[in-house]
Amino acid sequence: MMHYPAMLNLTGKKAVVVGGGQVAARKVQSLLKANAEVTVISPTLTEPLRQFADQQRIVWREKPFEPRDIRGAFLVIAATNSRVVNDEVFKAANEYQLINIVDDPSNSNFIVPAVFQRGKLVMSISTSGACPGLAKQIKRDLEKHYDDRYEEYLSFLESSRKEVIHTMNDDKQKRAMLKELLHPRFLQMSGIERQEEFQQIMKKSRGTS
Ligand SMILES: C[C@@]1(CC(=O)O)c2cc3[nH]c(cc4nc(cc5[nH]c(cc(n2)[C@H]1CCC(=O)O)[C@@](C)(CC(=O)O)[C@@H]5CCC(=O)O)C(CC(=O)O)=C4CCC(=O)O)c(CCC(=O)O)c3CC(=O)O
Ligand SMILES: NC(=O)C1=CN([C@@H]2O[C@H](COP(=O)(O)OP(=O)(O)OC[C@H]3O[C@@H](n4cnc5c(N)ncnc54)[C@H](O)[C@@H]3O)[C@@H](O)[C@H]2O)C=CC1
Repeated sequence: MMHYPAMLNLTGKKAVVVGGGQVAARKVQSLLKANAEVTVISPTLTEPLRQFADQQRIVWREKPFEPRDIRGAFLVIAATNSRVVNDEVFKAANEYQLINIVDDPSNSNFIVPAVFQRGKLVMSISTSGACPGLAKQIKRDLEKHYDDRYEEYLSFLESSRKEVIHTMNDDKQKRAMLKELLHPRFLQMSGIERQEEFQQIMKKSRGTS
């Protein structure tokens, strides 16, 4: 069985994380990046979570878990250090909730991959739970290859792709131009050089139509 890879839009969605330790902090960080509305249920919080609570970026309910805590949540993560409590969270979830139990992949309906981002480029690596440490290691390797340049490069590709799609009529020419945009020379260039080269090839292509 392979999991179904997907990119969730969590903007404004209610996410509840049970537990306030290191693992919970990592999951909360990525939920906040995705604009989720995060509530943490835990008698204690580690430092990064405490800061999020102080800055009111999360709601902290300072108490042990009870089943009603996850009512109405779109996404639930059970991240306590107690198998018994994590299992209680699993049992309290309904079949429509997305649920991740950090120490029990077989009872989770989603698992979290290792992720890094370069602007709109998101790389996520999963071992389907077989060895999360390998996912992390591969992420580190890929981070070196897909370095900071990719943020601006992708932003250039996004805007020039739009220009091609909106200004060129001939389908064959459009496809050729979109293919040309992916030529590796564009990655190597500075922002100004990219623009000049792009305008030049657009002009040339229009001239041949
Ligand atoms: C199934 C899954 C469920 C889920 O959490 O979604 C899961 C489960 C478990 N992890 C365990 C251990 C470790 N997990 C990490 C690290 C990460 N774990 C992550 C995801 C996942 N972990 C999901 C599968 C992902 C996949 O393979 O695709 C990452 C990628 C993402 C994230 O957590 O954000 C993040 C790297 C983030 C990054 O840096 O990029 C490390 C290394 C470290 O911390 O440095 C260790 C110690 C080394 C080791 O044990 O291998 C244990 C045993 C716990 C125990 O000992 O009791 C279980 C339970 C079990 O295996 O049954
Ligand atoms: N999936 C993953 O990525 C990984 C999972 N793990 C698993 O995650 C578990 C948690 O790890 P850490 O965050 O390092 O533990 P931790 O000990 O730092 O934190 C545990 C947290 O759970 C809270 N907690 C305990 N009982 C609770 C209850 N009844 N209700 C609400 N909160 C409660 C504690 O107050 C504490 O904040 C580990 O026991 C391990 O099995 C460990 C490493 C990676």
